[in-house]
Amino acid sequence: DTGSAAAVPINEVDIAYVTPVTVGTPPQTLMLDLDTGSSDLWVFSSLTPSSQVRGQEIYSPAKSSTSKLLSGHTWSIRYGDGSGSRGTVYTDNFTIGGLEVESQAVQTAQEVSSSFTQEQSLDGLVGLGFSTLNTVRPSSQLTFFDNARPKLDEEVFTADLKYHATGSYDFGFIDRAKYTGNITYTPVQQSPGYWTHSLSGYAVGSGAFQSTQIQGISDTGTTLLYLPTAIVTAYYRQVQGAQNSQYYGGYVFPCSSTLPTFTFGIEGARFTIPASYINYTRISPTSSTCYGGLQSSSGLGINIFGDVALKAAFVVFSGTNPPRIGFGTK
Ligand SMILES: CSC[C@H](NC(=O)[C@H](Cc1ccccc1)OC(=O)N1CCC(N)CC1)C(=O)N[C@@H](CC1CCCCC1)[C@@H](O)COc1ccncc1
Repeated sequence: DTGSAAAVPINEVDIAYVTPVTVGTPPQTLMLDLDTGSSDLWVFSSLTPSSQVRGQEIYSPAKSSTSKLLSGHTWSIRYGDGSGSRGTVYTDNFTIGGLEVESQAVQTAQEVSSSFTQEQSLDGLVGLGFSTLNTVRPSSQLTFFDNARPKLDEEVFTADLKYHATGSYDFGFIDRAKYTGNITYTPVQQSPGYWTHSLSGYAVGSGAFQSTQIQGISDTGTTLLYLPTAIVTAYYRQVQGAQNSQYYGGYVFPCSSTLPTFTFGIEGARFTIPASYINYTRISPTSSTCYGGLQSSSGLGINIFGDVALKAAFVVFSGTNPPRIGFGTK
């Protein structure tokens, strides 16, 4: 089997992408954020206090003839940006792009943090990290990809995220029409549960490529690209008026600045992020100061290859044994 679904930016600066999914019988449609940086599938639900729901679609297990309570099971998750949620667990039929998993663990939120309440176009997440990261207790649950694996034509899913446009996620096949040339693969170290791999180096603008191993995680649920401070300072040294602002919590620069491109390596292949992707957003609608899409990872303890980097390539997440990740030019 295979599946294919849209990845729709939720705002004008691609802060996140959501994908239509269906839960239950008859199908209830929700827009979820497919996130390779976590492994919980959770949704706004009929159990979420109405004071915490603001425009989101909800899943009501009571309205589904195939829902089953996973009694005694709970979950609680905290994300890198401090947001979080917690609740109980049902199993139910779950489909993405025509690919169905029966009795998928669907984690129903009983509490969500304010940043989720404020994000009305995001009805929850589909974790596509390794199932070892799943927070359901007493027994952890499998991700949609792990459940779908046995029926997939190929043990892969792919991300084709786009700049200010709708892209796609495919399951079970690699769509040759979505990239040119060959996919370059590199090994994934699946501990502690992220898609962890190395870049083979980087270049700022037309500068020389610096060959250096940079370990990090490819994370569709993270908006920006977070790299070591030395690389980030080398980048913004090329930007007139750039500064690392304590106030804004990162590098900002005059919106009129000319930004260099940023190139990263996967083994011998090279992928160039256009300057427009790195001119991420105005710090406020009327400001002439802009916030960078490349920021330092020093506060995170981990380098994160988020959407700013991933949308510059066609990415293959391969669940083969051993797992690997592939990048193609598009
Ligand atoms: C550097 S991990 C920060 C990262 N969260 C972001 O990237 C959020 C995404 C967001 C924010 C608001 C609305 C919609 C989306 O966006 C920003 O934080 N920013 C964008 C806007 C910009 N102005 C400021 C910075 C993050 O926790 N991702 C997790 C998934 C994410 C959680 C929030 C909702 C959307 C999905 C996940 O993959 C990684 O979990 C961890 C990573 C490392 N250890 C622990 C957890």
